[in-house]
Amino acid sequence: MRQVTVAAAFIVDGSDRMLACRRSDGDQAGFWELPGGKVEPGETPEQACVREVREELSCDLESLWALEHVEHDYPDFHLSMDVFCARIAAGQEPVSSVHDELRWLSRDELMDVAWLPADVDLMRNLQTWWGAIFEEH
Ligand SMILES: Nc1nc2c([nH]c(=O)n2[C@H]2C[C@H](O)[C@@H](COP(=O)(O)OP(=O)(O)OP(=O)(O)O)O2)c(=O)[nH]1
Repeated sequence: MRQVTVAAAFIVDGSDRMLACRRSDGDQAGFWELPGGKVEPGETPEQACVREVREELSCDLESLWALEHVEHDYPDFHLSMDVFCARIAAGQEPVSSVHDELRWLSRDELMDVAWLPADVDLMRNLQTWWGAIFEEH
């Protein structure tokens, strides 16, 4: 099966919320995801995460740390995804060029959006660890 290696960002703010992004086109339009994309040859997952967020949201990430790793079988490919926790650089605001909606979600709101299939268990786990994630940051 085709392998797709992705790096994505769990972006947090100072009010214990995270940034969810709704895909605007392709097969997975309407589903919510973490900003990110495919890791290119010669790039580390962390570098890919920073590059993709810059491309998609026109902002820089700071204080990245490795949060989770996801393996998921889609019908037509296998996804391996590294998820980094990060903040947006001071003074910057995300504006997406590839999503049709962005939402900052609190712990209680986390499962209110339709996450991509690979993200559902991840989000349930992160909801459980919420306090620790925000403390660590
Ligand atoms: N960015 C991102 N992709 C995810 C998540 N969950 C999930 O299943 N995926 C899947 C959706 C896509 O099939 C794949 C990422 O591909 P993509 O299309 O966003 O990557 P890319 O920006 O490099 O796209 P392209 O240049 O190939 O068009 O990973 C997630 O939370 N964030």
